[in-house]
Amino acid sequence: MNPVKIGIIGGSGLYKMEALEGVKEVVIDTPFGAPSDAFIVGTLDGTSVAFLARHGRNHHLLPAELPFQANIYAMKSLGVEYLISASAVGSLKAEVKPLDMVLPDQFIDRTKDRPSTFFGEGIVAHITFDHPTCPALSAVVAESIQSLDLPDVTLHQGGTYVCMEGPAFSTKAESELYRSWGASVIGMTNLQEAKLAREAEIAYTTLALATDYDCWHPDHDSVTVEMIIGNLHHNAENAQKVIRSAVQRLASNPPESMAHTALKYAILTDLDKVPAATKTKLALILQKYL
Ligand SMILES: CSC[C@H]1O[C@H](OP(=O)(O)O)[C@H](O)[C@@H]1O
Ligand SMILES: Nc1ncnc2[nH]cnc12
Repeated sequence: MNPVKIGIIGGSGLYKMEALEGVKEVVIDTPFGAPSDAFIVGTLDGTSVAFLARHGRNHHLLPAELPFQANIYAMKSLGVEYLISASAVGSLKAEVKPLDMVLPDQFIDRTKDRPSTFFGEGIVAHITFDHPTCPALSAVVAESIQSLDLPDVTLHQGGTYVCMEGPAFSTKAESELYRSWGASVIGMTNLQEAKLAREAEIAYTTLALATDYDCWHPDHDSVTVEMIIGNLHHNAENAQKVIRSAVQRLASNPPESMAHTALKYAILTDLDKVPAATKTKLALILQKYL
């Protein structure tokens, strides 16, 4: 199969890309286990893309059960260099209204002990993660949103995504705490993806789609799944339009990304001393450096 340079991870509500043509289901096994589901590989307006439903197409995986390493490794094995994640989020700011889109440029990690690195077992690497999403890829997605006429949608460029453990939603005290930290949105899935994508030298961005005001807003009911579902359908339609436009832009003008060289100065271990089994396991990620 020819390399597929653009990957899409669909979150809650986005289980398929309607406009994909010539689709093939590709089942991928990885040294980190099985991904969330089969990959759907096809073309969007002539450009090859790989789509993965983050929680599985029947939404059967909890946020803490997601096989983040396998998902990102499998994207890398397909040849993915640019990865767009679409995610449902709660809003932590009055100005971020349900149906709005946010392109977060920071994360706060409130998860508990989820695997979030490919390294270990005899090889140590520390990636730089000060800017956890790729600014160049985020800019392409921002241009795409701006080029579309999406009624009732305001784009918020930048903002902090709190990645909580879940699956229960936050307490009011937690929600207020995150607001006091200046965070914009809250979700349960994107932090590990962003870290692993950076380790795999894949440019990553999050298209965060607001569904609710979590539980802090005095004039809105506290978040429920029912409330979220009410906005998911609309958000999924908008997300597909944005992603389609972004794919066209990426295909015609792929931007340089700092993510593509993220490992250059990150690996501390002398590669000659890395155990053979670890080298084999990580060959896909290390290939440029071996
Ligand atoms: C459906 S409500 C909570 C659920 O939605 C978000 O998922 P995703 O990021 O995959 O869109 C959130 O992180 C929770 O997992
Ligand atoms: N309020 C919320 N908290 C965590 N994840 C969410 N996903 C959508 N809304 C959310």
